Amino acid sequence: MRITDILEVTKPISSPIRNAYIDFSQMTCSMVAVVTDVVIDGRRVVGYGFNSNGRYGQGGLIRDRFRDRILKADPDSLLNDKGDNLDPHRIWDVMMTNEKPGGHGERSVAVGTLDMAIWDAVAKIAQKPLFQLLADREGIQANPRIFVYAAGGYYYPGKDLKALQQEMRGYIHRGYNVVKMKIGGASLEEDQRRIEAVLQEIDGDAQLAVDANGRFDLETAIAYAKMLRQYPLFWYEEAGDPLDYALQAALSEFYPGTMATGENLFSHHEARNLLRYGGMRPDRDYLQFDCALSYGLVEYLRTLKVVKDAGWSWSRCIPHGGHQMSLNIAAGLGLGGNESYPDLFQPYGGFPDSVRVEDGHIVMPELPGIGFEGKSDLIKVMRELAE
Ligand SMILES: O=C([O-])CC(=O)C(=O)O
Ligand SMILES: [Mg+2]
Repeated sequence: MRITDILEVTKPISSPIRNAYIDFSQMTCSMVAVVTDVVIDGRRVVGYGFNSNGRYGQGGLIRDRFRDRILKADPDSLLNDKGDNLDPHRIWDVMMTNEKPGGHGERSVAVGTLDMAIWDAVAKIAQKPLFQLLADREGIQANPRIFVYAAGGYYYPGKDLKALQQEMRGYIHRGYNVVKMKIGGASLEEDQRRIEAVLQEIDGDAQLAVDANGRFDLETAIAYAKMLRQYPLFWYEEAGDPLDYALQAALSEFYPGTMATGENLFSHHEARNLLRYGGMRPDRDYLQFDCALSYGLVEYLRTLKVVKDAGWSWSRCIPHGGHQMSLNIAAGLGLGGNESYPDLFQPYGGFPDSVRVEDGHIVMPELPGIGFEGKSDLIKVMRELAE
C-alpha cells in the first residue's frame, strides 16, 4: 500500500463580500488529491482536501516542500503498525521534517489541506465514515446529529438593511436557528442599526452572533462590548487581533455574554496560550480553531488535548470554516457544532446533497471518508483533478 501521487490545484473562491478586515475579491483555495494504489470496488482510493476560506491557496508550499517529502519517504514508513492503512500521524511527522517551531501561518494551511486528504483516504481505506473512524479510535459513541449555524451578513456594495434582513430570514427558512453577521466594517452607529434591523427581522426565530474579524483595538472592542451587551446575542466573535490575549482577557470585564475566537490560531501552542492568557470562560465561551488552517486533524487532536487539559469540554469547540472535515470531527468526537456558509464558498463548503438543516441541526449520512462523494458539485471538481 502506498501513496502514488499528490496533486494540487489553486482555484478562485472570489466574491464581492467584505468583512471588517479583508474583501474576498481575490480569494483562492487549494484543492489537493492524495492518490493511493488501493482499489476498493474497482475504484482507486483517492483522498481529497482543501483549505478553508480566508487564507489563500497554498500551491507553492505544497509543491515546493510538503508533497515531495511524502512522495520521497519510504512508503512503509507511512503505514500504521499493522500495515493495513496509512498513518496520518507518521505522514504528518514526515511533512514537518526540518520545519522549525513557531511562526505558524501559511505553512499550517498547506499541511492542513494535505492532512484533510490523508484522513479522507484513511477512512475510505477503512471503509467507514471519518466520524465513525474517529469515534472508534477514541472509544466513544459517535453522534451524527450536529448543531450548525449560518454565517453570512457580510458587507457588500449596495447592500442595505432590507437586503441584510432578507438574507437572515432566508437562513431561518432553510432550517437554521443561529445566524451570524459581520461587524467592525462600518461605524459603531451603523453596525448598531444593522444589528437592530436583524434582531427585528429574526424576532426570536433565531439567535444572532456577530463577528468583528479581529479588527478592534482595546478601546474600540470595549466600546462595541458596551453597545452589544444590551442585546441577547449568541456570541461576540474575534474582537481583537488573534494573538492579543491581553485584549481578549480585558474584554471579559466588559462583556458578560458569550464570546468566541480562535479561527486564526494555527497550532496547539497558540490554542494553549489563548486558554492560558485570554481569559476565556469555559462555562460560556466558544473556541473556533479550524483544523484545515492549522496543520490538520493530527494537530487538532493535540489542540483538543490542550482544551481538555485546560478544563474545557470539547462541546465548547465550534470550528470555523464550514467544511465537512469539521463536521466529521464534531460528530465523531463530540464538538459543539460547526459553522456553515449557506451561500458562500461553493462548491467547497456545505453538506452532502441529501442533508437538510432542521432545528439548526444536520444528520451526517453514512458515506465512506469525509463524505465528499455525496456532494455532487464538489466531487465533480475533485475528480477532474485526479480521476
Ligand atoms: O469572513 C471571514 O473571514 C470568515 C469568518 O471570520 C468566519 O466565518 O467566522
Ligand atoms: Mg470569524
